Amino acid sequence: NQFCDVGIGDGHSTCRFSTKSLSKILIKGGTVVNAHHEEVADVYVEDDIIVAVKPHINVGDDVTVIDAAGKFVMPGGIDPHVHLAMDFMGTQSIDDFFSGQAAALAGGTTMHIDFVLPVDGSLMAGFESYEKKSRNSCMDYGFHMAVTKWDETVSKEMEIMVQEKGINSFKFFLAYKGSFMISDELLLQAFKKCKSLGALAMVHAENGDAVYEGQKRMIELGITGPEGHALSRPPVLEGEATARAIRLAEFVNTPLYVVHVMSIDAMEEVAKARKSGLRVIGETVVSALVLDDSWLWHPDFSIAAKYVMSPPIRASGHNKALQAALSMGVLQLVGTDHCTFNSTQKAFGIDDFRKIPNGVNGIEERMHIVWDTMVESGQISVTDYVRVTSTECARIFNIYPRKGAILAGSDADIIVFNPNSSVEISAKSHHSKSDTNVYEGRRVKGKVEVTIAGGRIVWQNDELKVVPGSGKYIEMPPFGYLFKGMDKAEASYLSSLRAPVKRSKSTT
Ligand SMILES: NC(=O)NCCC(=O)O
Ligand SMILES: [Zn+2]
Ligand SMILES: [Zn+2]
Repeated sequence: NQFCDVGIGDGHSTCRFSTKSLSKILIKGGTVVNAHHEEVADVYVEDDIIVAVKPHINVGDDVTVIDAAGKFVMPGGIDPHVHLAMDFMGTQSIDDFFSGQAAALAGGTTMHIDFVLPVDGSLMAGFESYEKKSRNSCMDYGFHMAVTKWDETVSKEMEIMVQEKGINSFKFFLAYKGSFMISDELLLQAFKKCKSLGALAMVHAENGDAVYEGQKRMIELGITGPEGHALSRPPVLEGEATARAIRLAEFVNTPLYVVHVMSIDAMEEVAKARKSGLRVIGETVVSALVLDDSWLWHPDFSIAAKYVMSPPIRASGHNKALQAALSMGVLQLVGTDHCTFNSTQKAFGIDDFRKIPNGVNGIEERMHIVWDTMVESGQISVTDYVRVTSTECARIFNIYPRKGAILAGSDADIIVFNPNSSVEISAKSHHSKSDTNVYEGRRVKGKVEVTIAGGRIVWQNDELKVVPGSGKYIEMPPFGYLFKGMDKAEASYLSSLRAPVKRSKSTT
């Protein structure tokens, strides 16, 4: 690996930069792009903060100057959906916080939000375990928290997570029967709690009971290979669960974030909800935008198994429809669901697709693939690119404009992007620990030439210079923009209720 890999706090370093040597940087003459605006300007950084954004900034000799003429200077990507070192399906996703984040930085992503899994149902134990897992972080990160059971302790722990631990979103799995899946009854209780805390409810929307049935059906038919994964959990099950979650969130009157929208069926439910004024966010992922399920029928198991993730990658046609939905604002942002397993781990399911660990890579590829697929093809503007890869995530999770913007006062998380260069994606050159890549051999137009994270140049000239332990945990406050005005909407709903009828007790 090209990045330095020293232990945390071990006092010495083979790294080129120590954690103290933050520098002054001037990025000169590029087109600075924010979600709302683009202009040719210089960007001046001191320590870990952007100090000024304006034309023709003059600086002294102690400043590192990066020439960005003809290039785009954009906020580093924020990946809203990542699973590093996730204990899942009898194994652990192979990228830990250090390797996954190093890969992210090489691809222009400077922050991610990971999903804390409870330990034996305990949110606190889960949080403590992720504090340990994330100690060697080399870029900034935040946490969502999964909720997999319900009782008074969990309810109390949700309060602690929001009020003391910097978490403002909770994820509920409507799939994975027998492990993470929760019932509608629990979902309703948890939605109510989210609403009262100003925390965003998130759902993995697939009907887990029906998936279980679909899996049994495939095994009975003798379909045990990776194609059985797609066949057992068709789009209709994603559409059903998406619709159900939206309706229950509407019933409780709390905003909802649907993670990894993979199908037309789910996307249309999000579209319908948004059209009727509901506060529903649709997140899609890179794999959904550009891959199709033909890979699952590949005769080589090790190739087919790479593509097993849930909800499954869909038949060709869904991807183009999701691209259109992203370009029209029906879907709001793009994550990755980066959850990688190497070929040995994927081979756990060689005789039974139900045992193939679910997950694909993407944290390093997202910024390049979204550019190539959406901007290079003319489907979205450069400003929209910034919105769907960075700013919208920062807004939703209430950390904008600290993150997701190139503005004076924002964190110095910046990329310099050359639209005239290109990149070929391969497991041979990527920075993930995985030995495979679902985008193997894909050549994409555009290249992240420089990544600055927390004021450090961490990627330049195809070289990573990252420091374990330098990434910060970003606390995310509750009551983000999706909650604004909800109390008024609630009051108007209550006042619209027709007065209950006063009935006298009948004597007959
Ligand atoms: N998506 C997937 O296949 N693996 C990660 C867990 C999840 O997000 O459902
Ligand atoms: Zn999921
Ligand atoms: Zn996920």
